[in-house]
Amino acid sequence: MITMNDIIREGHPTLTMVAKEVPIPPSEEDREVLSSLLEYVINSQDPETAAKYGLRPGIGLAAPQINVSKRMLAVNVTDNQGKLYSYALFNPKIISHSIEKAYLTSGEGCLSVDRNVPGFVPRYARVTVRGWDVDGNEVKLRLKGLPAIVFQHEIDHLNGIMFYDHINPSNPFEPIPDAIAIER
Ligand SMILES: CNC(=O)c1cccc(C)c1Nc1nc(N2CCN(c3ccccc3Cl)CC2)nc(N2CSC[C@H]2C(=O)NC)n1
Ligand code: NI
Repeated sequence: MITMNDIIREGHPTLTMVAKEVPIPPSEEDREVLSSLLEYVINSQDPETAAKYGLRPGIGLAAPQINVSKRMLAVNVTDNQGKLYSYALFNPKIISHSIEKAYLTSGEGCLSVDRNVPGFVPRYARVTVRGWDVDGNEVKLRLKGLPAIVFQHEIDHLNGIMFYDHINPSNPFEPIPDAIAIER
C-alpha cells in the first residue's frame, strides 16, 4: 500500500515532468500501480486507516506523485449532491470544457506540497474527461463542481503543473470574473 513515504514532495524533478502515456491494454504492473493510487485515496479518507498509517487525506492522487512518470490518476470524491465519483484512469484527457471558470473558495491543497499556499486556483467549471479504466475499457465523464476541480488538479500533475502555478502572484485572492465559487 502507498504511504506518505512513497509520496514525493515539491522540488522533486518528477513533479515537473510531462508523464508518459500508458500502453492500452495495460500491463499487470500498470494495473497494480493504478489500483494502489485509488487505494491510497480511499484509505486516506478512513479516519482509522489514516491514523494507523499516518496518511494525509486526499480526494485525488496522480502517479507522478509516487515518482511514476506515467499518465494515471485516481479520484474518490463526493459532490455536493452526495454523488460519489470514484475513478482510477489511464491516460485521462480533457476533451472539452466550459468557458466558464470555477474555483474552491478555500484554495487548494496537494499531498506533494507540505505548506499552505493561499489563493484562488481558476479552473474550468465543467469538463469532459476521457480515459481508460483498470480493465482497459474507455470511460467518458462529464464533470462539474468539486469533481471537475479535482480531475483538473490531477491531470495538471501529469503535465508537470502544480496548483499554485495558476494562482495570481500579485493578488492571490483577486476575484475571478464570472467564475463559480465552490464552498467546501
Ligand atoms: C489551502 N486550502 C485547502 O487546502 C482547503 C482548506 C479547506 C477546504 C478545502 C476544500 C481546501 N482545499 C482542498 N481540500 C482538500 N481536501 C479537503 C479535506 N479532505 C479530507 C480531510 C479529512 C478527511 C477526509 C477528507 Cl476527504 C481531503 C481533501 N483537497 C484539495 N485538493 C485540491 S484538488 C485535489 C485535492 C486534494 O486531494 N488535496 C490533497 N483542496
Ligand atoms: Ni496535487
